[in-house]
Amino acid sequence: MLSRVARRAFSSTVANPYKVTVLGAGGGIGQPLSLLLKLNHKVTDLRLYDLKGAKGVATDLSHIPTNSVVKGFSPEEPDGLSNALKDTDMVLIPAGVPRKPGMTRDDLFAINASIVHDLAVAAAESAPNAAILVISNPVNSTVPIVAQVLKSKGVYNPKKLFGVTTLDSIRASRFISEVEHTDPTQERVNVIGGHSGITIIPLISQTTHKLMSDDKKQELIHRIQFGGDEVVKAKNGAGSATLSMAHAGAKFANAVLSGFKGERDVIEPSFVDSPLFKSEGIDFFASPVTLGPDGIEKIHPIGELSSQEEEMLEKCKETLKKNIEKGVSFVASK
Ligand SMILES: NC(=O)C1=CN([C@@H]2O[C@H](COP(=O)(O)OP(=O)(O)OC[C@H]3O[C@@H](n4cnc5c(N)ncnc54)[C@H](O)[C@@H]3O)[C@@H](O)[C@H]2O)C=CC1
Ligand SMILES: O=C([O-])CC(=O)C(=O)O
Repeated sequence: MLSRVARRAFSSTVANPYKVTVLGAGGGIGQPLSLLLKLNHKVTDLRLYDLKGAKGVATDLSHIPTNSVVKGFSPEEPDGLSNALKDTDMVLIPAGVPRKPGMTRDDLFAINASIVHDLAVAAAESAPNAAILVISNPVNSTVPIVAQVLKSKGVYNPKKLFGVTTLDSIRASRFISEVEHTDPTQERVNVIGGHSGITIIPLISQTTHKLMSDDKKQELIHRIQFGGDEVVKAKNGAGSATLSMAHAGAKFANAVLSGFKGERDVIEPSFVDSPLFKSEGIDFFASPVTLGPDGIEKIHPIGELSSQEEEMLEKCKETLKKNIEKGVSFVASK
């Protein structure tokens, strides 16, 4: 006879049988992200892959008494990457180099485009039905790279490809609460556009703080857009946001799994293949999406914008278009 606790654990295993793979699991984001996924009861099979260190991280996490089995994979073993990916439900990609002071996210393209491209090829071959969550920068270009790879392999499902922009939203909640002296856990700010500088558009006019003074608002918007720089500067050459990003990545991954499970009204922002500005040649755009059993169920419209936000949107679109084209051309040139 099973105890009540054992019964609960068993039933949660059976009800939530999700396999999740982290590519880049040995890195600054990968390690805490893997820890948070180990603590997520929706995950039963956690596979960690990295060029180095994934086996150690997996063994370490495997001692935590949650329901998931954790396994590490390395490129040294035959089929390490494909075994990490085989039939997985979700792939998170934080593999790649982070910024150093003075660099833009676009400066990372030269190295990260190839890394993300090759991992996307492997995911297309070994996990064609998985949701793919791209963390590696520059997200505005790496997401289109993954889309092009999946298209070339005939397995592209736009409902299951996500650029993770959750960090922009959580920063917005935190920073607005610091200005307005409110509870950050209760703040919701829609952040739309992309994931770099001026492509990040926090819609303050849609919050309850729309009457904030112009100076205060300007400062707040700038801080949200360039929050990443704050961390890069403070880490002084040792990388960019890892812990807040791990939290953001785990939050978004949990939302996708909640959608898979059939939970209702699961809404998170993400940079996705979006109809919102396709007529203007912009195929990807971040806005809130409802997540469901098949991935994206609904892409929400951006709602009403202030005239200042309209101006920001126009500037965002110019940059975003170039960033997306860069990713698409990269795959075409391969
Ligand atoms: N989307 C977002 O909001 C954010 C994105 N990032 C981005 O995430 C990426 C990772 O950042 P960190 O974890 O701080 O870097 P890191 O350098 O600490 O870790 C990256 C890991 O990727 C691994 N890696 C490199 N090539 C690989 C490959 N081909 N296959 C498997 N693993 C590979 C490395 O061995 C390393 O362990 C960067 O591109 C960074 O800009 C960072 C913060 C926020
Ligand atoms: O700033 C960076 O390079 C890392 C990142 O994307 C962020 O912290 O938002």
